[in-house]
Amino acid sequence: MNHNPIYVALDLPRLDAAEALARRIKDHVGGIKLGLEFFCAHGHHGVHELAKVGLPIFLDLKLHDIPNTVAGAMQAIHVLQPAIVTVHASGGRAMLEDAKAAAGEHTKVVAVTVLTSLDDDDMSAIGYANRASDQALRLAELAHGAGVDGIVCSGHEVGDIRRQWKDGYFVVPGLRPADGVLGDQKRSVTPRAARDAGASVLVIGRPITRAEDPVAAARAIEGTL
Ligand SMILES: O=c1ccn([C@@H]2O[C@H](COP(=O)(O)O)[C@@H](O)[C@H]2O)c(=O)[nH]1
Repeated sequence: MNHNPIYVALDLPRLDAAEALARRIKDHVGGIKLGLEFFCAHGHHGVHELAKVGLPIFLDLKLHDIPNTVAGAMQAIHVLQPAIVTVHASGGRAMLEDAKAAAGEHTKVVAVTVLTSLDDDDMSAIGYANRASDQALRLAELAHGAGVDGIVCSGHEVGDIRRQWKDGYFVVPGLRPADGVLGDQKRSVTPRAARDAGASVLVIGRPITRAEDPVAAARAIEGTL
């Protein structure tokens, strides 16, 4: 891998703080991930402002609705020219197909399989018979068949999915350095383990954004890859 695969998750409530942090760490990450917290607070304006930093923008909106609605949302964000957008694989094949058809030519559509904050106990509480890793594999197959560019999964299953979908684009969040605090993440590996297993993009938020020295934290993680 010859480019920096780290996308920093800027889950910060304030636009000025997010922009300032992005500028400080821009030499140690490969892209910026903006999620629901940021988009609900700052919308298109916020994305335009962060785009000025000069890194690719990943819009982690996790769209999940009927096909027509998701396609409309994809068209509405077209103007922002995101490098990556997320939808939920469990929205079904037609939704995934329509999301991909509505996306801009340069936007990768990746389907979230099983959130990294869920473990096997959560799966049964939700009503899934499968273990988290089996469900992630099943949804990855669905996403592959629907023609999207890749999936979001944990570092626990990315290796198995990579063996079956060789040219897929795989986003892995929930990553923690070896001594990192898990917080709400339950299916976590180190950034290096995820990269070695076949991740295309490494999403890292709090280990960088909440570090005492975010530049040093980003640089240290980059150095492990
Ligand atoms: O399964 C998923 C899908 C998305 N995310 C997002 O990634 C970041 C992780 O942030 P950390 O602070 O490094 O835990 C966050 O924006 C999530 O919305 C995920 O964690 N798991």
